[in-house]
Parts: sequence; C-alpha cells; structure tokens
Amino acid sequence: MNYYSLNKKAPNVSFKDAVIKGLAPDKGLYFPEYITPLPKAFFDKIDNLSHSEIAFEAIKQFVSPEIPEDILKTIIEETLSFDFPMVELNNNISILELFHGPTMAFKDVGARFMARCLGYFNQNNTNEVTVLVATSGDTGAAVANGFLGVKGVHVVILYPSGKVSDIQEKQLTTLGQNISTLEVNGTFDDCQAMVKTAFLDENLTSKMQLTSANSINVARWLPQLFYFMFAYKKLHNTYEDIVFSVPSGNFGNVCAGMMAQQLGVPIKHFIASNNENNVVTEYLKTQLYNPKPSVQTISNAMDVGDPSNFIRIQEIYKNKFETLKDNVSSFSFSDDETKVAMLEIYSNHNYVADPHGAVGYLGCKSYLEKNPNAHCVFLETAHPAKFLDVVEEVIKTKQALPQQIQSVMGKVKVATTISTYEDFKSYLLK
Ligand SMILES: Cc1ncc(COP(=O)(O)O)c(C=O)c1O
Ligand SMILES: N[C@@H](CCOP(=O)(O)O)C(=O)O
Repeated sequence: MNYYSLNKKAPNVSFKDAVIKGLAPDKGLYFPEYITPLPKAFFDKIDNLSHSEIAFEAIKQFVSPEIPEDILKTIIEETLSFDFPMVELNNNISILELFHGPTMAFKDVGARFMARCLGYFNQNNTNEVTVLVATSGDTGAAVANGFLGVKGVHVVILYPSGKVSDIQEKQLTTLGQNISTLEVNGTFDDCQAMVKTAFLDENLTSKMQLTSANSINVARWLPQLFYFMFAYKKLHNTYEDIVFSVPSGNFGNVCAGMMAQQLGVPIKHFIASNNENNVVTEYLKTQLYNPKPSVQTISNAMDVGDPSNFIRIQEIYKNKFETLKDNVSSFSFSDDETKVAMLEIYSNHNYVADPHGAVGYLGCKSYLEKNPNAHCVFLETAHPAKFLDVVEEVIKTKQALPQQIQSVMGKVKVATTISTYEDFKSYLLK
C-alpha cells in the first residue's frame, strides 16, 4: 500500500517509508491511497475467527507487500497476546476494556505492532533510529515498553511536567536502557509541536534517523481499528445499531474506528467524548476549527488542544461537513460531571471506571437520550489504578494495584527537564 501526505505537497511513499519517516516532509500526516472494504464472506464467518485472524484480514491491505504474510501473522500474534474483554452494563451500554496489556492502556497494541514492524524493516540497518514520542500520559509508557531493549532503536519521550498521573510518570521515567525521558515545561501540545518541528529540522535529520511513535505514525495508528472489530464480533448477533463512544484527545482512536467503518464494519455512529478540551465538539457545532491551549483535567491523557488526527477524520468523510455530522457526534464534559459519572457507574453497576472511560460513559448517555434503541459501547481506555488518587477519592474505596503497576512503584524517576525547542535539539545532538 502507498500512502499520501494529507498536506498534498510531498511524494507518495510505501508503508515501509511511511513507518520509517513517521511524518511526511511537508509536515502532513500519511493516509492510505485506497481502502478496500472487506468482502461479505469475512463478515459471514467473523464469529469463527480469532482476534489474530480478524486483525490479519483487517490490516493486510495496509502493510502489504512490504511485510510478507507469514511475518505479519507473527507480528499480530505477538502484539495481541492479551485479552479485550467486554462487559455489558445493560441493554444499551457495554464497556470494551482495552487495558489488559503491559502498560494498562489502549496504546499497547499500536506500540507493540509498530515496534515489530520497525524491527522487521530495520533488521539489516546498521544506523540507529531515534523514535520520538510526545505523551500526555499513556503513549509514552506503551512505546517505551514496546521498544525496551530493541537493538538499534533509541526512544525519546517528551511529557508535560506536572500534567500526568504519578503512576504514569513512574512508567515513563523508570525504564532506562534505550529509553530516555524529557520532562517539558509546557503542555502536551508543546511536546507534540517540538516533535513535529524536529522532523523538519534538516540540521537534525541530516545527522540522525528520526521517526515518530505517536498516532502520526500509520503503524501506531492503524492497529487500533482492531478494537472496533472485536467489539462488533461480540455484539452483532444481539444488537443492531452499534455505536461507539470513544474518549478522545488526539483523536487517533476514534479515527481508527472510522477506518474499521470504511472496511465495512456496520458501525452506526461515533461519539467523540471529550473533557473540557473541546475543539472538535465546538467544530461540530460551529464548523469552525479553533485549536486552543489545552486545559488540565482529571482525564489528563485527553488534554489536547490541537488534535493531530482531526485532518484524517476530515479526509475519511471527504471533507464534507454534513457527512461528518451524520457519522460523528461530540460532547464535552467537565471534571465534576466526570466524577459524578465514576460514582454512578460504581454505585449502579459495581464497576470501577477510570476518568477517561467515565467521559466515554457520559458520551453514551448523551447520545442515548435521543437514540434510545442504539447499543453504545464505550472504550475503557486505561486501567483505573493508573489514576489512583482521583479514583479512590471519588468512589471512596481502596484499589488493589495490578502487578504491571506494582512493578514500577519503587523505581526511581530519571528525566531531563527542558523548556524550549532549542533545549530539545541540543539534547538530541548530544
Ligand atoms: C486513557 C486514554 N484515553 C483516551 C485517550 C485519547 O485517545 P486519542 O488520543 O486516540 O483520542 C488517551 C490518549 O491517547 C488515553 O491515554
Ligand atoms: N493521549 C496520548 C496523546 C498522544 O496520542 P497519540 O495517540 O497521538 O500517540 C497519550 O496518552 O500520550
């Protein structure tokens, strides 16, 4: 598959080059040239397919011929080595749990898939690749874990100082080996802007091979479409109008769901559920896209003021506002509303949701008010123990720490503080 830049000012590239470059030279995100819907036979037999078989059929067109089918099967098997359970709350709402991987957030799948693709492409390359990743909490940990100890790869994580949870910070700053962490005096958007600027800085790119492990990178982004297929498989024999409420920040996950829809999965509607960082909610009301500085919330991983993937969403719906509105709704919720939702889910259903999942739950409730016959799946994108302070304060119950989290608790933070792009650049050149 070839990919084009959404800024349309750079040459088309193969999957391999899109993965290695991360971002196109004109600063555009890459997008596949074609999306061929899966055949009816695939959907007829989906009940009998494993997660790996579904994932293989879904992603093969996007990575071939550069990744041979036998290698792709192995990459997928290794990537999906944990479960994706579904919890039905009632006839209208289900939860898809995406936190059973090594870092307990949904980013593990994309990070593990990308690490293996890059490893395959890089096997005969003697030059070191530097993977840059901006994180508002979870991507960094998943990428660090996915690439830990991978020969020839150096990962540099940038995270906003004081704006991630304590456990997320532990996960980001304690791995060592080939993982380095920069604590940035700024917001997630500042981190993401530094990473994007680095790709265009010839002074850097002439000296080192840089790539991105954010959802900018197609190998990080596309595997997220598997989730929507797994949920569809579980629900399609029981419910007709399946909608997804996706807690959204950089909009990569909901946009991956839209790719699943383009592949033919009968998804009736998407709900992009936001915290107070509501650029897209406002856009759907006004048709004006006004990126603004992000504000800090208790669902910190969604504190994004200028979501990267908005441009991919527009491309999917052919830049037609009406088509976008037919397929997507967006709601924004305050921290107080999120806390009330966490308590409600716990009291009514005995389920502990994290603040991001709770925003997804609120999105379902808002949509169901006008669409009472739909079945809404909200994505539980991170384990509640990653947000221990707020979860225990709201539901007033002590939480047990899963082994994945216990393993980082006693470790010592190692991070270098930076404030400007110049600081970042000199760090990379050191
Ligand atoms: C727990 C959690 N929920 C939701 C999001 C938002 O996902 P996206 O950036 O794909 O919109 C993130 C960050 O990516 C996250 O870590
Ligand atoms: N919420 C993310 C922000 C980066 O998103 P990405 O999907 O573009 O990598 C995080 O937790 O870091």
